[in-house]
Amino acid sequence: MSQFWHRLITQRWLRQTKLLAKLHNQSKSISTSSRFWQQHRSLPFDLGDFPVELIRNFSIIAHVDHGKSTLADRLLEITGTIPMGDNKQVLDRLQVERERGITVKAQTASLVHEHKGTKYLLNLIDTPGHVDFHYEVSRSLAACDGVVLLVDANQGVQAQTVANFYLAFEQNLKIIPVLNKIDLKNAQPEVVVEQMHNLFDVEEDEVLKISAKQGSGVEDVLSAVIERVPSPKHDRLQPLKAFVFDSWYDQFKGVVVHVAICNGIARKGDRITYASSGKTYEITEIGIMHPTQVPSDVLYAGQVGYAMMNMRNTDEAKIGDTFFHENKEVEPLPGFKDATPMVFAGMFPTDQSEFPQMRSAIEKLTLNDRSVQVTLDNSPALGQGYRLGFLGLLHMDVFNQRLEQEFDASVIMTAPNVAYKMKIFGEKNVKHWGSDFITVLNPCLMPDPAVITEYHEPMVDSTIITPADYIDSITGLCLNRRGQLKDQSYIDDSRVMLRVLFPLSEILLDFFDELKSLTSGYASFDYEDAGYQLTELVKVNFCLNDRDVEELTMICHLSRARETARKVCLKLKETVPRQQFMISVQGKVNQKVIARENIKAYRKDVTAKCYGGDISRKTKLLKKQAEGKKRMRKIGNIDIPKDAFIKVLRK
Ligand SMILES: Nc1nc2c(ncn2[C@@H]2O[C@H](COP(=O)(O)OP(=O)(O)OP(=O)(O)O)[C@@H](O)[C@H]2O)c(=O)[nH]1
Repeated sequence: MSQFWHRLITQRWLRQTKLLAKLHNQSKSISTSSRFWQQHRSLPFDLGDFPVELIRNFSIIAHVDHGKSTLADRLLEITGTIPMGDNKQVLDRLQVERERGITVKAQTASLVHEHKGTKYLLNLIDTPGHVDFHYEVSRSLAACDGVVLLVDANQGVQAQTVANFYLAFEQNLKIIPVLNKIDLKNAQPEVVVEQMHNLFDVEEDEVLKISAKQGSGVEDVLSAVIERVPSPKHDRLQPLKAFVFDSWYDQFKGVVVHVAICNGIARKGDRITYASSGKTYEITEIGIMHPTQVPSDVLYAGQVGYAMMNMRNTDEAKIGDTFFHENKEVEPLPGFKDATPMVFAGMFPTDQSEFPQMRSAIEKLTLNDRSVQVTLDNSPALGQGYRLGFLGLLHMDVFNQRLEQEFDASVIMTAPNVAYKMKIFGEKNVKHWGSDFITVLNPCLMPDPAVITEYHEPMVDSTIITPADYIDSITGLCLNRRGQLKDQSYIDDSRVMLRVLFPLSEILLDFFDELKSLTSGYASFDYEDAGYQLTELVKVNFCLNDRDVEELTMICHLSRARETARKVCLKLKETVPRQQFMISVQGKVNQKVIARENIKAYRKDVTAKCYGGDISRKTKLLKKQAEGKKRMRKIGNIDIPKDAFIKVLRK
């Protein structure tokens, strides 16, 4: 696995492991901060004192590691929301997040800050960083009127800074540009300000310069939020209109929703109706995040908080929904688009008898992470399973690991692929396939090429920011991945921003690694959905001793078929353990062999170590072998380690 993905996944796992351990040892190791929170379960202020003019809803957006969480910690400290001290990423460690595990979700915290003699209520909505979770960011921004755009003064503007800027810009939010890490020796504030000017039309005097780590300039961020971000345009006297922008499942309290009150007042005990389902509930608890849940029994227009209403099923709390007082219907707000999965993979139990366990594990996990798309799938070779849609490869890897580690599910994951669209020809065929334009999620289910008239593949608009020295090698890499260079511009004297249109399938597996290694880690990359484009595709399947290895069936671009088949056959030769007979490996298109390798027979006497010596040694070996077998997939009489498939597909 690439270092980048690996680092991100490991960081999240470490965080989760630490959190779980913390939960178990809570009584032993309650930190100063959590003791403080426990003592402050009632609010030290009255929410009724904050009319909309005294409320600001904002978010911090930044490229990964530019200091978002560090700044959030300082803001919480300065406003007295948490005590001063050694706070690290407090918003990442909320009780609710512990209960929800590692789901990478936005968090909110309400702070009170005095500015020129007046107290303001500031709602900070923290957003996740990685490209796979853009969906979360755009959702959180819907509840904001402004953003703090944080840029590392050493690294400068990166690809995700650009993507985040446009998310906020398109939503007409007030943007406060902030340069962070100015304490660093290599910080280049002038250069980065120039980049921001060139890219975002930001004037030098608008840019705040801070060190979130040392706390310098952080107070100015709060003042800028109060002075520059407009107050929400809502009205306390209108009928209740509340917008649900997040929801999660709390195993003790049931469904908890994050709400932004647009108009009116919501109180504990009120009966409210959801616009989409028409179902009515009673609010059993309502409050704000300060920074953990603190009941306030009431939320007024313009305020952001949480609410519980005895819902047992997260499906009832649709994100993007509007609720209002029973029998006082209001026009619902436009909801969110569902997350669009970009990457699909089949998931099957290693042993069919374990399907019910796998199903229950997937159900529980998707409650936690609702952006995963789940459909039942059936394969003649692998049996009953699921086809899952993910927002990206990192998302898929995290889900897979959690399934194995938290639920001990032994699963086979098929090769990740993208969703292709195909146009079907002939009335009879259209009837058979149910439509004249079908989406193929599972390569094994691709129709016969004879009935297809057009192929379409998903594209992404990408942004690459790199030092100009690497421009030639990056252009070469992009062309090699069928990228179409759309634009190239200097963002300062030495850095260039490229806009490249790529087929999603070309950047799925290891593009980012290659880009990083070509540029010694200096380039950054971000992408977004760019619809579909006409293309030429073929189905390539692989056989071991003439038996189809369904997990490896793939759809690829016509120009890539032979090269891909050759690579996969070679990789199979390396990853499939030698057996006591020869194995032929073949890659085929339309039954025609386009690549071939042989795996020679194993000659070593494998049973030798089972004889002689202590019987316990033999038992131990047999046990080890049985465990190993569980991780094997049998094709005919050939055993293949199940992680071989992902290894095979990595270039
Ligand atoms: N020198 C210096 N380091 C800082 C400053 N702000 C943050 N850092 C460091 O930068 C690293 C990343 O900071 P985070 O706050 O975790 O960044 P983030 O943007 O929240 O990162 P993600 O949550 O992974 O997207 C940490 O090691 C911080 O200690 C600063 O002002 N000066």
